Amino acid sequence: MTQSDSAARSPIRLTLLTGFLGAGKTTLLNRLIGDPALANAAVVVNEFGEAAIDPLLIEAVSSNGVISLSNGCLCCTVRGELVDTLTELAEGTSADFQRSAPERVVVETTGLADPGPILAALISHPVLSHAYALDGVVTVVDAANGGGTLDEHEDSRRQVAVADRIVLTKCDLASADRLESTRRAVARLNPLAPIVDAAVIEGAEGILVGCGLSDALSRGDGVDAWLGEVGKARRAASALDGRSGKDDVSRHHEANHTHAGHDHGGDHEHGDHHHHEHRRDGIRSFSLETDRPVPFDAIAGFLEILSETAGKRILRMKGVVLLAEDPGRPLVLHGVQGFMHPPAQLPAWPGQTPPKTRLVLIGQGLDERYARDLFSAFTGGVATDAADRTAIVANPLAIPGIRFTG
Ligand SMILES: Nc1nc2c(ncn2[C@@H]2O[C@H](COP(=O)(O)OP(=O)(O)OP(=O)(O)O)[C@@H](O)[C@H]2O)c(=O)[nH]1
Repeated sequence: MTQSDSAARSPIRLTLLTGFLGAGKTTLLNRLIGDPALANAAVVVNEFGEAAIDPLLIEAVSSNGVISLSNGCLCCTVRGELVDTLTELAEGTSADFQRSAPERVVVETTGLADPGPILAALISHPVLSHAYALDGVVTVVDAANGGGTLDEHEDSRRQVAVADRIVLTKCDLASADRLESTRRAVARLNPLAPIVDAAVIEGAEGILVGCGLSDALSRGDGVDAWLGEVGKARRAASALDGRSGKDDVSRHHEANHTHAGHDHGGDHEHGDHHHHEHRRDGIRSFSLETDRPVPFDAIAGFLEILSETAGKRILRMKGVVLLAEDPGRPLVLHGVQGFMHPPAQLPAWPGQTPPKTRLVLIGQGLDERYARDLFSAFTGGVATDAADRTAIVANPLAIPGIRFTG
């Protein structure tokens, strides 16, 4: 199919699913992905960090095409991988989506993505703006943490401000007061978007489908404020270096971020371990891996101590664990801002060979060396029975300030 063929067809509806780290984006997508309204949808997932966990979780429940953009942050790769991926999908040439072009695409952003530049790129790109029609921006807000997250993280405020729909998750974990204050904070930022409790959502219609971004675009304040800001940055960057257009949207963004990870060229500095830092916030991510099957007690001990000593600095922790006791069924871990969700197990390892333990930590002011040493101490052959606990405490590499109790 040629570019003009794809432009002649009706545009592919695109939904941007955003929300802060751990708010519940993947959970919502997993619940809705089987809806007939999403039958011919492709899902594009971008994660902040090296180990792409979300595609595994979505693939486990869906036969839709799931495309993982793992080489960087969506807000930074907006003119690169995302544009290429969406172009291939529109032209029916995507190796990841075999059923010609999809009718719709859901893009799940990282929890740290500012949707403004993504929307700007989709709206202004010469091919994408014809091939795609933006259906909606759906922003997931964690009701248990929402107000605090919105106070502390500008990107989360931007995500709410540009939303066509706000989905409040974890209402079951929030007190009535907390729920009410989150609703008020959300409504202050975006008085127009309907706020829906995730627990009452029954289907994709009206949530991931038919949100009417065109309405949002025409309403003025929300989206236009962000696009105006992007436009200002573009003009300022153009004035500085004589470049213009979308490149400068991305350059502006890169000025606010540093990255180090896989060496895939481009503007970023890269090394063996993936480090991805949003300099503005001191937020960085890294992953911890081991091929060795890990006893449940060891991973539990690691998480217990990590959350005791650094819980407040962990914005997000998630991963899959190759359990020594049950190596065929990965243990899925989620932690958000010091809060660990009860672990769950998948029935099998979807598409990952050979299976191994991979944890992604996203933290603010989190000491990576400390976390790596702690992880090695628990998973690198040091067991967690009483005698070995003494060995860990006595180990000069181990962890200043750690005291075992009991
Ligand atoms: N109790 C409760 N837990 C929820 C709800 N929604 C999501 N969770 C849990 O919150 C954790 C994080 O959910 P995810 O769907 O992975 O969040 P996410 O926004 O995709 O996370 P990132 O991709 O890291 O940004 C998981 O343990 C979910 O089971 C909810 O409504 N209630």
